[in-house]
Amino acid sequence: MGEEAVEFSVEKVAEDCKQSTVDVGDRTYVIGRSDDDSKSSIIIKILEKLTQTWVVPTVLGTQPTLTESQSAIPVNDEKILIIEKGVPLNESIWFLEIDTPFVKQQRKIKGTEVVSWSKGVIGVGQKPVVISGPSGVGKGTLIAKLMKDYPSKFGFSVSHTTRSPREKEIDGVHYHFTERSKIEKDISEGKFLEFAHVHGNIYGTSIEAVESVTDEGKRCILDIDVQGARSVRASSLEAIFIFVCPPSFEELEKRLRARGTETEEQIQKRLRNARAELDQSNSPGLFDHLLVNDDLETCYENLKQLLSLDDDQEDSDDLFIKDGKQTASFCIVSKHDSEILLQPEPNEAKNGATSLLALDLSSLSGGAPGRTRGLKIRSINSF
Ligand SMILES: Nc1ncnc2c1ncn2[C@@H]1O[C@H](COP(=O)(O)OP(=O)(O)OP(=O)(O)O)[C@@H](O)[C@H]1O
Ligand SMILES: Nc1nc2c(ncn2[C@@H]2O[C@H](COP(=O)(O)O)[C@@H](O)[C@H]2O)c(=O)[nH]1
Repeated sequence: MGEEAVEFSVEKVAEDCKQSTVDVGDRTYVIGRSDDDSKSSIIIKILEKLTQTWVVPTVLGTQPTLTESQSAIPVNDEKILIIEKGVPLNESIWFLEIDTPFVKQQRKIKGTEVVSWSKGVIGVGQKPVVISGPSGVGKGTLIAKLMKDYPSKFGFSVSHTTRSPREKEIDGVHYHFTERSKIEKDISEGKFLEFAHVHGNIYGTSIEAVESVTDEGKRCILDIDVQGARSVRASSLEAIFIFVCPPSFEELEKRLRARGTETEEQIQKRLRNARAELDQSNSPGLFDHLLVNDDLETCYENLKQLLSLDDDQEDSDDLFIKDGKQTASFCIVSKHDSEILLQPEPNEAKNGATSLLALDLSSLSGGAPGRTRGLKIRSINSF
């Protein structure tokens, strides 16, 4: 995988796939469907125009579901917009990240050319909530209450871990229990938003874990340690960060022992780590809110109050969702400043879909790598 000079001509590429070619600076990106293997996939090739050499990049992220063809246009030096033909609009918008901060970082790590797929999502969704705190402080208990009381409002980011399941823990619900070699491979392929070595095991949040919750229209809750919170802070994901403190160290130890899920050795390790985590809770710019979990009901009420205080984005999507739910298939016509003009596919026009749409890219927001949120759509008069 990765960067390599490939001997083929533009003519050969054209034979191999139904492709779009997009010029960005000194490069031409060829994006198309390869039909030459049984598991046909989207191929990306880059022509360095100055040297006339081809590069096959490492492609990160989940690629679009294959359709017959696509239309593509550069958004800026960082991204190419791709609209897949033959699928409803809200399923069809994709970005190929060619020089975003994430791609630059991955290029450095891998030492090869890298591009990354990112699905376009209409609207912004509510900011995810990161909850950290020492083991045994009651994070899981608070989150379980929230999920039980507001099942349609909140969704839990199911982490991956290499630790063994506890009694009553269900794979895919509490964690994705996984092998070390598998998670290490997935991390190296850029599938994780963050990961950390915690109490002797690897824990990590996959991009998909967060984005699948947000895609359902729910607010995502992450239960992760302080190292993970730091990584998320440094990522493009805009979130709220809450640290849960125990009323005292003695009470923390009591709760951890009473839970009865760890050996004495593991409890000692968790308590040592707890001291370090408590020390870091005041790191400047890390946590937005500290909550003391003394009386559970009081702490839960405070948590609820905190979350509703940050509801400024609630319902802000509704303005744009209606047009995004168009079932017709569209293709790109042109670009004017930050707006891309889309028109229905010819056969859709025959079916009565005559409205042009303007896709506004001016307020694309964070989102983890894997999703580009903040797209706005408006109808333009019939032509
Ligand atoms: N306010 C509270 N008062 C007394 N006990 C509590 C309180 N909150 C939680 N507990 C109890 O403390 C124990 C630890 O809680 P919990 O498992 O939710 O902690 P946690 O922070 O999620 O731990 P970990 O990080 O190890 O997953 C549980 O037995 C829980 O019932
Ligand atoms: N950095 C991350 N930390 C995580 C993640 N999932 C859970 N955790 C933290 O690990 C400890 C221990 O959890 P336990 O279930 O073994 O008791 C706790 O502090 C969690 O917050 C993750 O994806 N990333």
